[in-house]
Amino acid sequence: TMWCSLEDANSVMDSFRQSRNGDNAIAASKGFAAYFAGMMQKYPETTALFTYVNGADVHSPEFRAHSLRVAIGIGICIFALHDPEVLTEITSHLAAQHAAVGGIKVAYFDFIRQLMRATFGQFVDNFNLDAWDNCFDPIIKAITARLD
Ligand code: HEM
Repeated sequence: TMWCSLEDANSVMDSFRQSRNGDNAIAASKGFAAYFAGMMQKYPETTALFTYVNGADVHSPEFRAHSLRVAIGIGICIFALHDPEVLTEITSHLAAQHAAVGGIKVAYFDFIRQLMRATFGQFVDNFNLDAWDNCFDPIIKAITARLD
């Protein structure tokens, strides 16, 4: 079964393409580092989860590399929306990876989800928030399925 309607999926893919600023990986790594910085401010206990990627300095190359992996990871999910079986595999793989870290809570994902929801439209013409919610909420739900 589909994760969201074809129309919504197309809208979300179009938005994500625009947000990448012509495939500007540097912008994506900075943008996502900023989302994580907001999360660490609200939930200071999360900083320690990012020890191996220098979470203490979100401007460091190590943390921006991490942030780019996350940004691209979201892109992988979004660009798999037309292929529901592949998206199921992608999200369950991400779910297992995050569960294995230990200490990651659904609330942290929900914070990032809400921050993206509130800010993503800035980078996109004609951002369709309903389409975004319809497609992205189930993706986050699937990735967090194995977290507390
Ligand atoms: C919004 C959706 C998210 C996606 C698509 C995502 C994706 C990823 C990816 C692709 C990796 C790298 C896996 C690897 O190559 O080993 C990763 C690592 C990680 N993620 Fe996420 N992530 C998301 C949200 C979050 C959130 C909200 C947290 C909150 C704590 C989090 C915590 C971590 C941690 C601790 C790591 C391991 C860092 C390391 O390499 O040491 N992620 N994530």
